[in-house]
Amino acid sequence: MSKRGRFITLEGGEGVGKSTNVGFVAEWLEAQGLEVVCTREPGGTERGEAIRALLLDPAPQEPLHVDAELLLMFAARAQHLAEKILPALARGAWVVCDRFTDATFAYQGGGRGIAKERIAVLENFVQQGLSPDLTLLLDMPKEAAKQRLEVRLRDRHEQLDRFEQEQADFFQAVRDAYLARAEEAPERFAVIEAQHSLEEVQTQLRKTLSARVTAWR
Ligand SMILES: Nc1ncnc2c1ncn2[C@@H]1O[C@H](COP(=O)(O)OP(=O)(O)OP(=O)(O)O)[C@@H](O)[C@H]1O
Ligand SMILES: Cc1cn([C@H]2C[C@H](O)[C@@H](COP(=O)(O)O)O2)c(=O)[nH]c1=O
Repeated sequence: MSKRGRFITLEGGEGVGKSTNVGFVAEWLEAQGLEVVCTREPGGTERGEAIRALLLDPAPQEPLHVDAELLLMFAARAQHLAEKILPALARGAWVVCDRFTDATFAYQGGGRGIAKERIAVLENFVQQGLSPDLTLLLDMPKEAAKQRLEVRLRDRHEQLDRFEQEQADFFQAVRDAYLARAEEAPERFAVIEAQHSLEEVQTQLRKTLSARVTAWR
C-alpha cells in the first residue's frame, strides 16, 4: 500500500502572490519525483466552483449573510475533500492547495468577526482531524499587495470580486488573523516575506520545501 501523501497549502491576503507560486511549488515537488495535485478553495470541484461563483459574485442581487458565507465555504470544502483531496492523499499524491481553512479563520473570523470557536466546530465536523502538513503563509503589507492587485486587474481586464471590494480595515484584520494563526502553530506554518522580488520569494519557498521534504523522508 502506498504511503499517504502530504497536504501543502498556500495562504495570505489578496494579491500577495499565491496563484503565481502554486505552480512553482507543484513543479518543485514534481522535480523530486512526487505525484502532485494542484487545487484551490473555494472551488477545486465542479460543485465547489459553482459555490465559488456565488461567493465571489461582484454584484450580488442581495447581501450574503456572514453565516451563509461561512457555511458555503465549508460546503465547498466538504465536496473538495471527498471528491479530490482525500482520494489524492490516500493514493500517495501530494496536494498543493491555494487557500484552505486558515483562510476561513482569517476572512470569516478576522475579517467578518465570527468567533473562532464557531468556525472550529465546522472545521472538526468537515475535516475530522485532517489539517495541512505545511502552510506557506505569504505575508506582506496590505498597501503593497493592493498595488499588485490593481496591476493584475488592469492587465487582465478583471473586476474586483466581492471580497476584493472590502475596505482597508478588513484586509488588516485578515492579515492580523493569519499572523496570529502562524504564531499558534509555528511547526505547521512557514511565513514567507512576499514583498520581495519573485526570485527572492521563490528562493524562500525552495528553502522551506527542501527542509520539510528532507525531514519527512
Ligand atoms: N514577488 C512578486 N513581485 C512582483 N509582482 C508579483 C510578485 N508575485 C506576484 N506578483 C504579481 O502580483 C499580482 C498578484 O499575484 P497573484 O495573482 O499570484 O496573487 P494572489 O495572492 O493569488 O491574489 P488573489 O488572492 O487576489 O487571487 C500578479 O499580477 C502577479 O504577477
Ligand atoms: C478558502 C476561503 C477563501 N475566502 C476568500 C478569500 C478570497 O477573497 C476569495 C478567493 O479568491 P482568490 O482569488 O482565490 O484568492 O475567497 C474566504 O473568505 N474564506 C475561505 O475559507
